[in-house]
Amino acid sequence: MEAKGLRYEVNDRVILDDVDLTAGKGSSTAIVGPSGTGKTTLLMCLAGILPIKAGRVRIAGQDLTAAKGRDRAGLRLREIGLIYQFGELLPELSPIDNVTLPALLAGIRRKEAYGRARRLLTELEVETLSEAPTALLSGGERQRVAVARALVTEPTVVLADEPTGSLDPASTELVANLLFGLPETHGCALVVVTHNDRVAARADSVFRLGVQADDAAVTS
Ligand SMILES: Nc1ncnc2c1ncn2[C@@H]1O[C@H](COP(=O)(O)OP(=O)(O)OP(=O)(O)O)[C@@H](O)[C@H]1O
Repeated sequence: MEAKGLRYEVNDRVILDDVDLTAGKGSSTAIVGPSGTGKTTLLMCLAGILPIKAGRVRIAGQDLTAAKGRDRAGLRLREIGLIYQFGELLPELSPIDNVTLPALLAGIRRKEAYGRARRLLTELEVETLSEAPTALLSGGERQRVAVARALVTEPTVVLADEPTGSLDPASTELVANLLFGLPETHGCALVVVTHNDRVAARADSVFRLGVQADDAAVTS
């Protein structure tokens, strides 16, 4: 994934200005910085969810910025795995259905989609036979389901927003081990927003957002 010259504004306020970020296959990058400096915004711009004012995002050789509507949604679905701070799973569905859903939406056949979901959940040590709703799982278990869901389409890049933000130290360690193992085990790039110094220290590179005198976010 390559982002160049990203600019994002909201209500005439510049949140991101001229941001460049490259995440290569098999690499991990941590995005850090004080609260409110635009880390989540940057992740959402990289995912093509928020509309940038200037710049380009390319992923797997394709121009995400130029793609519109369904093409952009399809590109995102196939190439990007998103993990949110609170998992953002569908609480009434079972873990296996939560994980299978994006694969079905991406056009993967039912048998293959369920097979992939079952393999991933087994790998992440989440019970796959239970039809119990995901809402009944612990925070750490839900986060592992969210990791499996992000991987089911075999994405080029995994974008994770504070994936350990709501976890205790033991679960943080477990989820961090999983995430930072992904570039090697699944051959993707990993980009993680985090406030946790120990988590950031595990990344191959750290991308820092900070506040300048003029209140615009910058990188260092
Ligand atoms: N839709 C919006 N309308 C107005 N302001 C917004 C909007 N989205 C983001 N912002 C502002 O942009 C700034 C960056 O927000 P963002 O959530 O990206 O920061 P962050 O670095 O991820 O913060 P945190 O570490 O607290 O999660 C904040 O000041 C926020 O209030």
